[in-house]
Amino acid sequence: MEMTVPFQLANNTPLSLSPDFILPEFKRPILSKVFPSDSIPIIDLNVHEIDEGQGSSPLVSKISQACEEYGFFQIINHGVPKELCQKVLAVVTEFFQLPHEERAQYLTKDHTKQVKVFNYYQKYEGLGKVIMWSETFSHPWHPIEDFTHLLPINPPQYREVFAEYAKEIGALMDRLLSLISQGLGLEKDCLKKKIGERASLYSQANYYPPCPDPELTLGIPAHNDIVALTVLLQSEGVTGLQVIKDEKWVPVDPLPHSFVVNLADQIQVLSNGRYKSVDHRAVTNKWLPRLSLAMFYAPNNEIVIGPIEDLIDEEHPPKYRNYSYKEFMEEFYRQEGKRRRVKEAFELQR
Ligand SMILES: O=C(O)CCC(=O)C(=O)O
Ligand SMILES: [Fe+2]
Repeated sequence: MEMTVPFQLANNTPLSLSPDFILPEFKRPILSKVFPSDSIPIIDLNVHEIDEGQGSSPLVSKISQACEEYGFFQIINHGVPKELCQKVLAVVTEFFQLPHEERAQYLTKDHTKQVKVFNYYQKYEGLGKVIMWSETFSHPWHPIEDFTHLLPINPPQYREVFAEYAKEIGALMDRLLSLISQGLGLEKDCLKKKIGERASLYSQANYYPPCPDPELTLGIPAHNDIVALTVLLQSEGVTGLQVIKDEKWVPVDPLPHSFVVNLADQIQVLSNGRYKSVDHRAVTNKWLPRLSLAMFYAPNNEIVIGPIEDLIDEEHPPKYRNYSYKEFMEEFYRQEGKRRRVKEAFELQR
């Protein structure tokens, strides 16, 4: 029988089905109950938006509907070159395949560190800490010139490929924010302005080695993204992302040369709850390593977020109070290791 060598986490722990990695029974994914019955919308971006007033182009309506009903969609014909997507996936995969000692230089539990390798975990009462079946590498991506010197020198192409990718994603994010603003009936630049000129943009690469029994583990537990918007690139040929729709988990099969876009908490709050930041998770699989590369767009700490005034009226009273992103992040860190409910802490009582 073929023996596979377990993946060595950066902290020098072998990824194995030891008790540290096994979820309590009530938290396991029950993969046999996940059917590809429904999937998130697929939106073709290769259409010209007819500028005939706000929110009236078919593309804007499709995006708006996806944001209201799913909070998630896949985009195709998005304009980011295919070779570049393949290159960035390859170079980030290579990073995770470096000797663990080399990845260990980025290990930290310090939230203020900009470049970091870490492992997701959950704490369960009476059981302690369970580590997720993955490793994560995070760093800022804009303005990339300010951060390039902090990025890995190994693999040797990392800095160059990532810088090129970051530029493309920056342009795509701007277009998406404009379309989403129009979907809400707002000026094209409204969301971008609300999130702020000096936004906090950082990437999060998640590497999921094959797992001998995916029923016992999760790559990333159920969560919603706390930022404003996420653009996610995933390995082709292997599914891992699952999204909640009508209280059921729905797998998101990667389409060739596509991105997954999801609305995160700050847009849910800015839209006064009209657009949804939806729960999702990553499950593991037996056969292939999987990589996902999330590019996050978030406000910086000083920015005040709250429902946009134009979206509030008698029928739609504000659902959240205003807060600074710093306050939001403090609440996020307070809930470390738990199933987080961060924006709920800022809900207004009726
Ligand atoms: O691996 C995935 O597809 C999900 C990643 C994710 O949800 C995240 O990085 O926030
Ligand atoms: Fe996420």
